[in-house]
Amino acid sequence: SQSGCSLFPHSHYWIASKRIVTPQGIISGAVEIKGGSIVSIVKNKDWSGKFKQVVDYGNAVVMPGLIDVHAHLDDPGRAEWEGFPSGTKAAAAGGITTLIDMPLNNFPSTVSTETLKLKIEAAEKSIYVDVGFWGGLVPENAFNATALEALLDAGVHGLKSFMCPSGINDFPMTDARHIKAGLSVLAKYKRPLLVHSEIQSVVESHLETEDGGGDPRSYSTYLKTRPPSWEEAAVRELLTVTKDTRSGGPAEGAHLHVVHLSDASSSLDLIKEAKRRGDSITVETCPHYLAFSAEEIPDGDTRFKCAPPIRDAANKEKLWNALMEGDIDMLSSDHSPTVPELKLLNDGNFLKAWGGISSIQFVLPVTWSYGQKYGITLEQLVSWWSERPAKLAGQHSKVKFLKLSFYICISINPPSPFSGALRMNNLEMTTTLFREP
Ligand SMILES: NC(=O)N[C@H]1NC(=O)NC1=O
Ligand SMILES: [Zn+2]
Ligand SMILES: [Zn+2]
Repeated sequence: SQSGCSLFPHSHYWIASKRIVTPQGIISGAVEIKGGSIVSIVKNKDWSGKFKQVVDYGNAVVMPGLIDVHAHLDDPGRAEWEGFPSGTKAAAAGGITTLIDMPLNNFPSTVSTETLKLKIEAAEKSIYVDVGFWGGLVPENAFNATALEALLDAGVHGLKSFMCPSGINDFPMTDARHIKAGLSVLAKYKRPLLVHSEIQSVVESHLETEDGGGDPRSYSTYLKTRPPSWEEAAVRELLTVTKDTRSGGPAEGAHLHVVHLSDASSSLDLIKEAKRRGDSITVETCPHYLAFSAEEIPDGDTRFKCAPPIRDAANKEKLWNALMEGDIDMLSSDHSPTVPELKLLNDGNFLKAWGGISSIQFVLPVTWSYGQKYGITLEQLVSWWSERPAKLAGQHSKVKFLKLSFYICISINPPSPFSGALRMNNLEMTTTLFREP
């Protein structure tokens, strides 16, 4: 609902930089803004000196804003965990300009047109970036095509489901039958199903008891309760239905997106094979899996607890390689905060603490800083964090370059006077948002 640019009183102006990330590579030039919209990108030689109303960022990077397709803002119902005002301010501070909100952790969960309405009402009070919503696919609505269509007609970008207990009572898990039914409805709308892909195996489930088979303050105890085989089992099951999404298949048009992959071995191999066979499937991972490793997590530090868990350093290396190779399509935050008391920071009990990492403000500096070792480029950042997420969420107008509704500037030199700063490796980052109505 907010419009206009906060920086400049003019309706027609240029944002100049020596490094503007475009689909044609990095150029020196200026982005022309007119009436709140980006209308052209001009190269240096074509514009210098000609125009008066210029914000010159010098060597600072001008690039598309990040689109986070996986964040849990817990409003309404659990706004004390994270509300729209704080969550979207943190997103803006971190360079995220569009956030697609997950259907659970708020109460009631977003699984119907009625509950979506409550979500929208909560968001309307105060948001600082563009916000969209995923709807929940749960056993209660999975076989009710009319209800799912109503939810999709009401504007959710797609659906989300869990293949294991979600930790939220009114968001029960789905199995392959529910997912197959969901995909057949999504096919009509050409929208995706996002799946939390872990299946609790019976053999190992005894480990997730009170003592977890070891010291509950030790991260390795928790790690053993959710082995990679859980992810592998879920992906295997999913692939029995994603074949429907192939060209000519009964769910052609639908798409399946595996959220927050942690296992870079068998689970990823299965996804790669499915892609080769023509299934419509993509996969994301998150900065916490790329930055941390199990060996480094201190005893009792439940801030690191998430599901699937952060695995060992060798796995982390494989995740980076898969991202660089294009086998992992994109990144998301899986920002899933709660109140400090439920993180049990004093007890440090990994088995009982809330699983979820609070990270939305830091995903860009984390990706950039930890990616230095692998030589990541600004173009890759844009692909993982803006272009591919935009496609997944059906934000086609944000993919087309001239219509990108936000740009952010990362200042490499002394922080610009315009906004707050985050520290990245060797860089001082400031983000400034330019927004189109
Ligand atoms: N309910 C919820 O947010 N769960 C998330 N937390 C986490 O660590 N993994 C998830 O899927
Ligand atoms: Zn999840
Ligand atoms: Zn999540």
